[in-house]
Amino acid sequence: MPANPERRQVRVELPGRAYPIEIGRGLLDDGATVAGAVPGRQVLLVSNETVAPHYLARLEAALEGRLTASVVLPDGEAHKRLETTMAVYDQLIDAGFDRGCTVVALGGGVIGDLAGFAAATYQRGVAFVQVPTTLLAMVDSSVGGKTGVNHPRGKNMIGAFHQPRAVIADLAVLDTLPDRELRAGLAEVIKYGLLGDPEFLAWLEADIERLLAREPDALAYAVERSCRNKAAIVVEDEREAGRRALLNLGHTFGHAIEAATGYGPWLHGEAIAAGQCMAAWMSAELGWITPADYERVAALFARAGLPTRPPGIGGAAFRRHMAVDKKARDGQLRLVLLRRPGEAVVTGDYPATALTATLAHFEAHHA
Ligand SMILES: NC(=O)c1ccc[n+]([C@@H]2O[C@H](COP(=O)([O-])OP(=O)(O)OC[C@H]3O[C@@H](n4cnc5c(N)ncnc54)[C@H](O)[C@@H]3O)[C@@H](O)[C@H]2O)c1
Ligand SMILES: O=C(O)C(=O)C[C@@H](O)[C@H](O)[C@H](O)COP(=O)(O)O
Ligand SMILES: [Zn+2]
Repeated sequence: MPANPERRQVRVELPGRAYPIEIGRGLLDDGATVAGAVPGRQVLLVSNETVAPHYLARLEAALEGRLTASVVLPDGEAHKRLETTMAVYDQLIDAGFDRGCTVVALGGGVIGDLAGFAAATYQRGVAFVQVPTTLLAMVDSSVGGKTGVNHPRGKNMIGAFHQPRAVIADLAVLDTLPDRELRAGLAEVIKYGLLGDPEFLAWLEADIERLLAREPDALAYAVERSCRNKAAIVVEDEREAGRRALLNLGHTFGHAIEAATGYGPWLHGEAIAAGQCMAAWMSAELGWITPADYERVAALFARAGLPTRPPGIGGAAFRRHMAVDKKARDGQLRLVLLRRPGEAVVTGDYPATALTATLAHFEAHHA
């Protein structure tokens, strides 16, 4: 039996900026892995009030010998905003940190996106390392360099592409993650299966209960496979000129849910689970997939304990919030839809009636 059977590495092979995603249990206590991943002498650790009491001291210990400072932010999606980012700049300036410093995000996707944006913009860009502590952040937000914050009227409206130097995914930190947050992460895991990895989709259909039970080898496999899927897309299309938009499956609907409900009651993963079911329903309405395919998709999200229908915000609110989606061009919404479970396309080429029917259906059949 190897000492750390879950240990694995995925590389994001961007030319000139390649970086590793280190996956394994106990990595936070592995000083060599942490120290090797974090460049520079000055290091700012960014976390939140929930995660910091569990893990901040261990990260500081692993970085012994560096000049470290830290900032602990309030918890929650509602704080992923420019005003909160100011606290990170304040701490960087108070600590006297220069362009050679590194910002380390210790938390879920909210901390990763916000700290990454601060790193992208402080003195026009400093080094950044991701230490994701949610399943969602391990499989998605820590990889690929999308950083940013929300605007009250639109999700991730302010941001920058800024790749991390490394990602350290210590699976042991998932031991303290609440079940609801674990399930939210599964929404992005299932996304990879649906958008382009039918074999992984079949594995998820067979083994979703093992993930819900947090079986270590199942979790390690799902994190690795998700990161491999994401890394391949990011390397091909870093700035979302085309194919990367596939990673937005369910997000045009999901982001509308998050914005319309004020970034709080619905977790990102929950919103995009319902959003993926809406995209699947619309794909069936278009005749691209069968009604049985739609049922298959919805059944998997239901088994993962995720919503398959949106909240009752109404079609008009959906349209208002979807109008600011970043994939729109010249007023035309582009959506990610399914050709089959395991293959998605990005398209603006669908009859308007299909979207109208989808919004009407889910206005009548909401959560
Ligand atoms: N940049 C990207 O490519 C990308 C991809 C997907 C999602 N996102 C963004 O990520 C955000 C969602 O991320 P999330 O789901 O990680 O939410 P989150 O960051 O809000 O974390 C979820 C909750 O879990 C807590 N938590 C985190 N780690 C914990 C741990 N180990 N133990 C106990 N509690 C812990 C947090 O404090 C928080 O309350 C959204 O803002 C979404 O837009 C970004
Ligand atoms: O990395 C990507 O590209 C994604 O779209 C991943 C999404 O899961 C993530 O929610 C991302 O933040 C969405 O970005 P946005 O550009 O649609 O705001
Ligand atoms: Zn997402």
